[in-house]
Amino acid sequence: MANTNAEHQTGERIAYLTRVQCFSASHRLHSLGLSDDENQRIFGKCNNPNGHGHNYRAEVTVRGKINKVTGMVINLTDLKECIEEVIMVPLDHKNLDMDVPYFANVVSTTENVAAYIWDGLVKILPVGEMYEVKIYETDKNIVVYRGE
Ligand SMILES: Nc1nc2c(c(=O)[nH]1)N=C([C@H](O)[C@H](O)COP(=O)(O)OP(=O)(O)OP(=O)(O)O)CN2
Ligand SMILES: [Zn+2]
Repeated sequence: MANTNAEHQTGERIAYLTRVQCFSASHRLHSLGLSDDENQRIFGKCNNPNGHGHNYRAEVTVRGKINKVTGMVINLTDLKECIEEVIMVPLDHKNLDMDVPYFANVVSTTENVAAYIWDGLVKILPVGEMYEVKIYETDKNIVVYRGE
């Protein structure tokens, strides 16, 4: 019978490695491109002027070859440092709209939070390794972003 083992065929294996990071932040959904009435109609309670908060959960997935010598796609110690720099330092215990310059004119939806984290990580991780950012804004509201 033919050997369908990936390593046998190509000499290498590809794996996906995910690191979970939780952070807390407040925000208000409000678009500078809309009137106050439109903001209220579209975003409803999430347009409350004084904001509201979430305990976000970020799942960062990298994809790559399992290094034959180290047995790793990426050293988790290095991935943790990248996540600290891109997620924890700028976002944790912050008001996204007021403390993070990126969100001064970008609505702080979960889609845009995921894109922000993607853009930050893709700059500092090895080329081609970033695979997916998944953000849980609540247990029920989840966004996946893959850089498309
Ligand atoms: N497309 C998006 N729509 C909405 C987003 C978003 O990020 N992307 N975000 C919000 C608000 O931030 C809001 O906080 C969501 O909270 P809520 O609806 O209260 O959360 P739940 O669904 O978990 O709560 P339920 O009370 O069970 O509905 C709104 N829209
Ligand atoms: Zn919210």
